[in-house]
Formats: sequence, C-alpha cells, structure tokens
Amino acid sequence: MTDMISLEEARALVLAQVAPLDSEVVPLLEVVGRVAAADLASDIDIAPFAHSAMDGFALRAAEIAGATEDAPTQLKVIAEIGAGDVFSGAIAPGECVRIMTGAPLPDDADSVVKYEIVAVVEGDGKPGSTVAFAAPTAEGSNVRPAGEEARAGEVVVERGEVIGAAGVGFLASCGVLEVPAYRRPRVAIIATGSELVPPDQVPGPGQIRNSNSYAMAACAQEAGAVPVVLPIVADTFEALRDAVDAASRAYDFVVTTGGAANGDFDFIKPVVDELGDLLMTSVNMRPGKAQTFGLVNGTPVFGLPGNPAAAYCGFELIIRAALRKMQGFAHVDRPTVRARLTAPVRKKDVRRLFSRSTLTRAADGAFEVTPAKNQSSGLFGPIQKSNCLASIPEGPQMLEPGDEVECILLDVSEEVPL
Ligand SMILES: Nc1nc2c(c(=O)[nH]1)N[C@H]1C(S)=C(S)[C@@H](COP(=O)(O)OP(=O)(O)OC[C@H]3O[C@@H](n4cnc5c(N)ncnc54)[C@H](O)[C@@H]3O)O[C@H]1N2
Ligand code: MOO
Repeated sequence: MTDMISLEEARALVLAQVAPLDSEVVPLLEVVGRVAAADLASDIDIAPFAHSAMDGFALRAAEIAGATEDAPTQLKVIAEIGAGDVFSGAIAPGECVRIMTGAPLPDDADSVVKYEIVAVVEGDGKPGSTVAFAAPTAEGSNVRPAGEEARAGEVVVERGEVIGAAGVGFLASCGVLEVPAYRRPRVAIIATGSELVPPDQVPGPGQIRNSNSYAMAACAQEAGAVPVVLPIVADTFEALRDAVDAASRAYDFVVTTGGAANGDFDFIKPVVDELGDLLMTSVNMRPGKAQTFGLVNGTPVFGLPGNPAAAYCGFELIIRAALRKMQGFAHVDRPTVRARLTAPVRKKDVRRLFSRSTLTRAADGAFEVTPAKNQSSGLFGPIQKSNCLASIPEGPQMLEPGDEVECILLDVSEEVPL
C-alpha cells in the first residue's frame, strides 16, 4: 500500500502489525501505570480478620437492643484493645470492650459503638469503667468483616488491568510484590538530516538543532515506552539503510524523522522498501502527510516527516496507539470532546487538518476551542502552548466562530471515556 490513506486506515494498518510484547516481572514499587500480564491473586483474606472501623466499644448488639435515651443500657468495660492487639477472652453479659480502629473484633462481639455517642457513667471509659448506651445498634455496625475485599486465592487484579496507585496498595496488602507486566517497547529514535547538529551545539550556516529526537523521545516516554536516541544519520541512502537495519534488529520499534517526502535526499521509503515490506507512504492529514511505515526484520519501522509539528502529530495520532497496544493497553484512542470554535478556520487544503489548539470552558459551561495563531508544520512552540488537536475535516472548509469541531485531548489518558 503506497497511496495516500486516511488516518483511520493508517492507524488500523499499523495496529494490525503490532501485538502486546512478552511480559516481565516488575517490582511492585515500579509497576504503577503498567498493564498486568497475568491474573494476580491474594495470598490471604483482605481484610485478614474482622476489625473495628471506629474507636469505641465492642459489644453484642443484643445487649443494648432495649436502650433508650430515658433508659440507657449500662455495660462494664472489661478490656481495651488497640490495632495490633488481640483480645481472646470472653465478654460476659453486661460487659463490653473498649476498642480502637483497626483492632480485631473480639469473638464474643458483633458490633462497635463509637465513642461520641457513649456516655461514661463511672471512671474514665477505660477498663474498670461503666459506660451507657442511649440507643440500640445494628449487628455488624462499624465492623469491617474478614475477607471484605478478597478471599485468599481470589484474583484481585485481572490480566489486562492497568495498575494504578491504589492497585499498588491493594497488591501490597495481598502480598504480591512482583508483578508480571507487559514489557515496555524499546523505541529507537533516529533523526535523519545532514543539516542537523546536536542541541548542545550552536548551529552553523544552514544547520539546525536536532529537536525532533528529543520530542519523539518524550512522546515515547509519555506513551509508556523506553526511548533510545540514536546518532543523527546523514542524508544518504546507505547511511539510513545501515542505521535502520541495525536498529530494527536491536529494538522493538524504530522511529525515524525526516527524509520522508519525495525530495532528492529523502530515503526512508526506499530504505524500508529495500530492507523489508513497505506498507504505507502517506496519510491524508496535515501536518504529517509524508509518513512511511513498514516492517524490517519483522520490526515496525515508522518514518515520520522532518517538520517538527508533522512529526509530533504523526507520533501522537498513530505511533502512540501502537506503543500502547504493545504494552497491553486495551484502549488506544485519546478521549475527544466537541467544542465551539472561538475563531474562524479557513482551509483550502483537502487534507484533514489537526489544528494545534487550546480547549477551555466557556461561561455557559460548554467547551470552546481556540486554534494557535501559527499553524506552521515547522514549529513545536504552538504545541507546547496547546492542549488539544482540533480536527478540521477533509476538503476545503470555511468554519465560523461557534461552529463545533472535534478535539482530541492531548493530556488525558486513553483510559478515560469522555
Ligand atoms: N515538493 C514537495 N515538497 C514538500 C512536500 C510536498 O508535498 N511536496 N511536503 C512538505 C511537507 S508537508 C513536509 S512535512 C516535509 C516532509 O519532508 P521530510 O520528511 O522529507 O522532511 P525533511 O525535508 O527532512 O525536513 C523538513 C523540515 O524539517 C526540519 N527537520 C528535519 N529533521 C529535523 C530534526 N530532527 N529536528 C528539527 N528539525 C528537523 C528540516 O530541517 C526541514 O526544515 O516536506 C515538505 N516538502
Ligand atoms: O507533513 Mo507536512 O505538513 O504535512 O508538515
């Protein structure tokens, strides 16, 4: 396939060539944000024992079933237990146990009444005191039962679940300290261009700093992948061929920038074609028409355009989805919202425009979207100031303020359905 295809076709084509990677065992403290590659079970009941949810008095609810404000029921406090203590004695009729939050419920108690509604009749409320209850309580009140969250052996996190911070805590309580998670793809980033110098150099005549490799590495990182920035490659077929061939053997995914169009020094298409299978050469979008994709040595190779905004949009709209799929994420579509334009958009180009834009809330609560003034394909700055890509449909468009467009949210996870 070497014709211009739609973004949807391009995404489908690339996604069809990638699958979740193998899994690796990740220490619990490093697993947040990763996808579980196996069902994970608890080794104990969670909670391990029935315990008090309040500081108060543990008793049998039946003891105070007849309590009223006018005729409170008095009980003797026979012991005090805090979290970590275990009371293994008996509670006789007319008795209760002073209990702290988290302490195991005594075998003879079935409920807990919190301090605030218990009157101390004699003593200080500690063992030896007498306390009075002015109302009944339900059996099980203020008790967190054993196994409330999970039973020993029960699956607590399923394969495919994204492990969040709470999940890390849950797994800690379940004794799961090493978590099988889908591996993060190692992504080789190769900038091509004889004009490029590393950013720590001041460019000479005709030269520019290689900013794409840095942005693409950051995009890969944001997608959960592990970027490796390889040396800049000069604009020759042989240099790019050798670099892509080597990278495709050593990494899970190869991203190049530049040399993706039809200029005299644009070599990614012939390189992929010679080394492997060339599957895509251009996408009906702006910025980012010149996008090459294929397989080399079985590894996905994606040739992004050199123009910084074009490279960014290609990564965000296509590569990111592939890298997430490789990590086992089930959702690969960024959330979108419809928003009213605050300014006119005039477009002659037939390609779908992804306008670097800022989404805000209007006074009436509706979303509004303001396109960045400079939509040049050559600039990162307007994207840095934006938070969405407003999708302006294919074909010439004369959109007015108030017209609604679809906006792809850049800072919101694919896991959030909007
Ligand atoms: N005759 C035509 N010329 C161009 C077309 C076209 O349809 N017909 N399309 C234009 C569009 S749109 C784009 S996008 C670019 C894509 O071309 P390349 O992928 O071959 O990009 P380069 O020519 O290598 O570079 C374009 C531009 O970006 C700068 N660049 C490249 N690499 C980096 C980097 N690592 N960091 C920062 N900037 C980079 C480069 O210096 C150029 O200014 O083609 C248009 N031409
Ligand atoms: O790919 Mo170019 O705009 O489409 O920058």
